Amino acid sequence: MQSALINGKKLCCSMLLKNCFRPLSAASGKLTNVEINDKTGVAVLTMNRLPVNGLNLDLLRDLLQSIQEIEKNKCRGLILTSASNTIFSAGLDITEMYKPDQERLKQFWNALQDVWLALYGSAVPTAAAINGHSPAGGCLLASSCEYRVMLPKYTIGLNETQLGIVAPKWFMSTFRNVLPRRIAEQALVQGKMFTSDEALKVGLVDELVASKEEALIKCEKFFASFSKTDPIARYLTKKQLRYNDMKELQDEKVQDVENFVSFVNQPTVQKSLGFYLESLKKKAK
Ligand SMILES: CCCCC/C=C\CCC/C=C/CC(=O)SCCNC(=O)CCNC(=O)[C@H](O)C(C)(C)COP(=O)(O)OP(=O)(O)OC[C@H]1O[C@@H](n2cnc3c(N)ncnc32)[C@H](O)[C@@H]1OP(=O)(O)O
Repeated sequence: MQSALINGKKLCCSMLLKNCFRPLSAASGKLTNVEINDKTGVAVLTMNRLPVNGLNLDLLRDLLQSIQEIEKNKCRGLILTSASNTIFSAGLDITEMYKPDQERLKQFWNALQDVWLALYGSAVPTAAAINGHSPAGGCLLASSCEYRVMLPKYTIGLNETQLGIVAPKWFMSTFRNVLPRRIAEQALVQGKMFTSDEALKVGLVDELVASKEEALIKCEKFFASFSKTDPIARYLTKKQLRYNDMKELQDEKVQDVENFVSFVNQPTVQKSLGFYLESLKKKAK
């Protein structure tokens, strides 16, 4: 009975996908794609830097432009997802941090700050359809949304300490906004990657579903739950709740870039990043 119901919705969704989605051309950069469902007003923002949606400067700039366009168009919701079938996002593109060009390194971190501020503080309701692995920066993006739906058998978490990296304060605040403090602290210090089941159990994600289509439907349902809520009151409430986290970064943006640049340039950090990149490449062979 339940699967018949789900199938019914699936059919509905693929019909919607075919008939109702139009691209938001201004927001569709090379590395992101935005489609708006004309019936519901919900925008699907798809990261499309394959194979792993590594967050490099170009993808971050496209993401920011897309989020801003979705806001300008007063969409009813923003669903963040991936064009890959197995990876939501591999997090920050480590090649941006390894033997970096110093000016680009600053722009890169600045772009990440801006994407986080835009997504975490978005006036449009946000949800993530996590259709693949979501380590580190990938987890940051998903956790910045208000609702998360994940597919089974993937992993998600802030694994920075496992890489010998310290997650910045605003990564940690984002996590703490989602998880009970003690669980957040344990996971952050361990650099824990949660399986989909574990993520559901601790509340890092809100629902598990079998397919991306179902994930999109669940995210749409989340937005529909606001149908009787005043949108301005909704946004102001969200803004108040997230105000301190955002203000902290806004006040320290320049210092935060400096901290990042100085941290990344340390010889020991460069060495670790080099080894890590090598290990990823070896694994791929
Ligand atoms: C006290 C003050 C402190 C201030 C500190 C300031 C800043 C420091 C904080 C910096 C924050 C960093 C957060 C991050 O996001 S770091 C990135 C963390 N990401 C990861 O650890 C993920 C690594 N990747 C994987 O685990 C896997 O690749 C996977 C995502 C699970 C996908 O696995 P699979 O499908 O098997 O694909 P491959 O592993 O074969 O990868 C394909 C291809 O992509 C390359 N690649 C993968 N991830 C990255 C990446 N993050 N960056 C760059 N490149 C990546 C991989 O090397 C393969 O490349 P080749 O095909 O060329 O071999």
